[in-house]
Amino acid sequence: MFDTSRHRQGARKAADFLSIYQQGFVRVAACRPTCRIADPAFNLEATLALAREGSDAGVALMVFPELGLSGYSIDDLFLQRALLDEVERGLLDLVSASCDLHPVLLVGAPLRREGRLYNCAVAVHRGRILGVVPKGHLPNYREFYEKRWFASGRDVRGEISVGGDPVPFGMDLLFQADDVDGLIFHIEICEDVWAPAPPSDFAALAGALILTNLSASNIVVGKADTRRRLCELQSGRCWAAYIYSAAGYGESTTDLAWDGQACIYELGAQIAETPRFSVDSQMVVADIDVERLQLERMRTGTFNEAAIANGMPDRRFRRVSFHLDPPLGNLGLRRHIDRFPFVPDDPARLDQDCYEAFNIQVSGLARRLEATGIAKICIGVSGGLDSTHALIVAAKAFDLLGRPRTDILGFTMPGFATSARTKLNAHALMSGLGVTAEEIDIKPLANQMLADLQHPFAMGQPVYDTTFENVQAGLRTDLLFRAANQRNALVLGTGNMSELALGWCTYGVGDQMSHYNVNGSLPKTLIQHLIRWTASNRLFDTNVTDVLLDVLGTTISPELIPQASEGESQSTEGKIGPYELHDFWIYYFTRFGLPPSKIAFLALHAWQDVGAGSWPPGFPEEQKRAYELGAIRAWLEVFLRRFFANQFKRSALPNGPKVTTGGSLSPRGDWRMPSDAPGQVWIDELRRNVPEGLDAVGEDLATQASTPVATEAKPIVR
Ligand SMILES: Nc1ncnc2c1ncn2[C@@H]1O[C@H](COP(=O)(O)OP(=O)(O)OC[C@H]2O[C@@H]([n+]3cccc(C(=O)O)c3)[C@H](O)[C@@H]2O)[C@@H](O)[C@H]1O
Ligand SMILES: Nc1ncnc2c1ncn2[C@@H]1O[C@H](COP(=O)(O)OP(=O)(O)OP(=O)(O)O)[C@@H](O)[C@H]1O
Ligand SMILES: NC(=O)CC[C@H](N)C(=O)O
Repeated sequence: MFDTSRHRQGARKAADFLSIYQQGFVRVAACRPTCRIADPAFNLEATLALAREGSDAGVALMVFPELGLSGYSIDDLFLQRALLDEVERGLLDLVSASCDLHPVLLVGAPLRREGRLYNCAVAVHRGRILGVVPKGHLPNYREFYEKRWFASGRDVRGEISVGGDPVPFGMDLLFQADDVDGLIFHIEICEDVWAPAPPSDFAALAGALILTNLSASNIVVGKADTRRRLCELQSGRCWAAYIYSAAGYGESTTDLAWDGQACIYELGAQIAETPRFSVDSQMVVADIDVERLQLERMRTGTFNEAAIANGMPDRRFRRVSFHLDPPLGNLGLRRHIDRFPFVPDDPARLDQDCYEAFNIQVSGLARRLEATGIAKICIGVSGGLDSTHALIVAAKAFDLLGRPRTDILGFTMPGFATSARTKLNAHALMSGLGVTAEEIDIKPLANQMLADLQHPFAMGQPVYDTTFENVQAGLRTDLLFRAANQRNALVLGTGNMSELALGWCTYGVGDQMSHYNVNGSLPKTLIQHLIRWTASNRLFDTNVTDVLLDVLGTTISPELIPQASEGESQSTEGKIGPYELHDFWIYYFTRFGLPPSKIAFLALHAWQDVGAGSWPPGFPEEQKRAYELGAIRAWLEVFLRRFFANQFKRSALPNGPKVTTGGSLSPRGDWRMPSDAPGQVWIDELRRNVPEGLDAVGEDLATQASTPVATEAKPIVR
């Protein structure tokens, strides 16, 4: 029988899971309506048209330009009562119209108070003015004359009467929703952010997570980039989001021109920007991850230190509370999520990342060799990705130090499951690079050890258990360490960060250990791309490049268990899951501390549709895959189980350079965690909050998919 109450529960769980407001996001909009100077009625209509659109899209906070109701460039007309009365009427009409709208609207208007005129931002929500914030820094240089008309709001705090009702007035206001965690915003006006120590600095230290700026900024050549840099730095330095909207078409061109730039930043990265120089109204909508901002502030003690150094600014701010009552259910995700957090889609950025990653590895190893005075290295060369990459890093490190590559001692050590293809590639690579190549067959030693252990394999039984695997991995490591003693060499490690996260390596006497590991902070997906990058940038000659390309095409495999048929290899990903998902988890779990359900939500938006969004440049067509929620949930649980169970392997890591900000699992480089912690809290959170599938919602998620508004919001790297 169909169990309706269970079905209802399932539907509710799915709806909650898909809701951005349940997942710690706040949807915001930077709006630039077309305007007419000194025409409040027209400007009101243009503002309302966007406000309705934003409300329909589930937006919580909409930022409009400075002096948007009057127009910014009206000069001495600011001092005309007819105009000021009409602006106030328009504002009151906007307040009435806002009763039917979801979002808080931040609009610009000139307002009178005690014989002075202020350049104000008015926060309007659901038929109420929440507060009015005056501009502090009035530009009065070159093309700006604001002090001719306006008083500075710097030292004023109190109330202002709008339409006869008193509302909070001052630059000391913070606005906070009582029903959406993290929706705390601050308002500043244009020049405020161009000054040293902008008001938003202190608002952020007082707790504001979303900083807004209502602007009117005439365009001159080069200025758009300056504005971007200001927003980028302000959002990065304040651990905040920054929403900026500057007036555009319709402002007076008597002496100036206007491009209308509106953009949204988070943690030092742009997530959305409107087209500029448009004659039509423009608006961009994006989802701010306020939860990530809160976690980042917690993680970085500097934020709190700065608050103390500035006398705990929260004591100086007044908080205005409001009830948002956000729209729930599936609103999609208005934010670009890279499928590969360590391999960005943006070609220029990816190229820069690869250049840096490769050179960090090379210089790390070069310095260790120079510092120790040890002439040689020993490395196990399997013909797989990791040892290939470590070997080319070593070749470049020896080149950098002017040492002969023949001092790199490469050992290929076939075992019970080594394939002809990888062995051939191992030899081709070593000879192409001009390193010293040796081959040691480990099978006799392994047979002896298995016999001594009375392992069934030694009795002729096809038992391929962990002992069988680790005997081979261990003997290879043993041989490398003893060869290093014998030949004055360092053992170069090859194990990557993804394997360390999953515990997919043999502890101690095994590939987990080395004298120095250049790959330990590199996720598998980045190693794959780095090899692609070295091949396409021709860092080595054609022979080597051809081998690199062939290695890229080989199945990822430990080659420890013999396969039923010739030419097949034991697939790592078939057993432990796709590295492309595991690297996704590593990034959001270890770098940001997001809960599993939110990581699954992000993964769904990144991975559900092969055709959506972009892929890293050069990513092979045939390897493009999609994952549905069931697979995401299952592989995330595998990750959590393995991650917790294998911390002991990370606690005892050899030295090696930290390469990426989201990526070091060394207890010295970044990640500290007890080796005996249980992972049940995380597994329970995943099971409780992530539905097994999406049938229960009966909605087509694809129609609500993430809207790529810009490239991934890579945070400022700390
Ligand atoms: N918390 C803890 N603190 C201290 N010790 C702990 C421990 N948990 C388990 N142990 C001990 O650790 C041992 C298990 O660890 P370990 O010996 O490493 O063995 P284990 O993790 O069980 O197996 C290694 C796995 O890695 C795979 N591998 C190996 C080599 C290369 C590759 C590759 O593709 O790259 C893959 C291999 O296929 C195998 O599945 C047990 O003896 C257990 O008693
Ligand atoms: N046949 C082999 N000869 C020499 N060394 C080996 C051999 N097999 C494994 N090793 C060593 O053990 C390490 C771990 O093996 P593993 O299979 O994880 O790595 P890989 O073969 O380099 O890459 P991938 O896992 O991507 O196939 C290798 O990087 C290499 O140093
Ligand atoms: N409205 C303003 O405060 C403008 C001044 C600012 N420097 C700009 O051009 O963007």
